[in-house]
Amino acid sequence: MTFEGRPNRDAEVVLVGRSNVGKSTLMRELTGHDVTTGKKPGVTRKPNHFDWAPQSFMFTDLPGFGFMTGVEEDHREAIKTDVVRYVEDNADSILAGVLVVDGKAVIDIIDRHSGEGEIPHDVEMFGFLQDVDVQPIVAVNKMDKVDDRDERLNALCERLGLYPPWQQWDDTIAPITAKKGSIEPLNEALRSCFREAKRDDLLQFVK
Ligand SMILES: Nc1nc2c(ncn2[C@@H]2O[C@H](COP(=O)(O)OP(=O)(O)OP(=O)(O)O)[C@@H](O)[C@H]2O)c(=O)[nH]1
Ligand SMILES: [Mg+2]
Repeated sequence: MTFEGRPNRDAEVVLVGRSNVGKSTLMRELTGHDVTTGKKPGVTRKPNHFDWAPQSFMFTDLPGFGFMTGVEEDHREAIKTDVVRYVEDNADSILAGVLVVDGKAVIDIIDRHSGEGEIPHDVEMFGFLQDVDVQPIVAVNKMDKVDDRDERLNALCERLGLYPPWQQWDDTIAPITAKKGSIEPLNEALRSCFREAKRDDLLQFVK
C-alpha cells in the first residue's frame, strides 16, 4: 500500500514525525484548516493535503510513525516505509521536510533507542531528509512543557550531529508551542527556505 491521490503541486512542505508529537495541531496553525487531532497516538493514518487553488503549493501532514497503541508492529513499519517512499518519490517538489518532535520527550526517546546497531527514528528521519536533498527543519514542539530550554535544544543538536549552541541553527531548529499558536520560529525557518529556493512567491503561505 502506498499513499494515493496526491494532488499535483510543484512545491510542497511536508510534516513528518513520531505519532502524537503534534503534527496535526501544527498543521492547523499553519493552514488555518480544521484538522483532526487527538490524545490517542495514530490519529492520522493517511496524508492530509492542504492546498490553495490556484497556486501550486501545499502543506502535507504525513502519518506518524513509532509507537502507537493498538497498532501492530508490522503496520507501524508499513506506515514508516510509506512515509519514506512518499518523500523519496516527491523529493523534487518538496522544499522542506518539517520533522516535528516533542521537546519534552525527544532526548529520552533518542537515548533509549541509541543501542548498538539501532538508529532512533528521529535521527534516522533527519539524516534521510538530508540524503534526499530535502531541507530538514526540526520543529521542536510542546516547548510549553520544557523548563530547561537551552540545555534541551543543545542536547538535541548534539544528537542530530549539529554543533551547539542551537541558536546558530535557527534555519534548522525551531522551538514552538503549536497548541498555543506560537510557531514564529518555524515560520521564519520556512521563509528562509523559500527565499533560498528563489520561491518568494510562496512567502504568502507563512504568516
Ligand atoms: N502541551 C502541548 N501539547 C500539544 C502541543 N501541540 C499539540 N499538543 C497535544 O498533543 C496531542 C497530539 O496532537 P496531534 O496534533 O494529534 O499529534 P499528531 O502528531 O498529529 O499525532 P498522529 O496523528 O497520531 O501522528 C494532542 O493532545 C495535542 O493537544 C503543544 O504545543 N503543547
Ligand atoms: Mg495527526
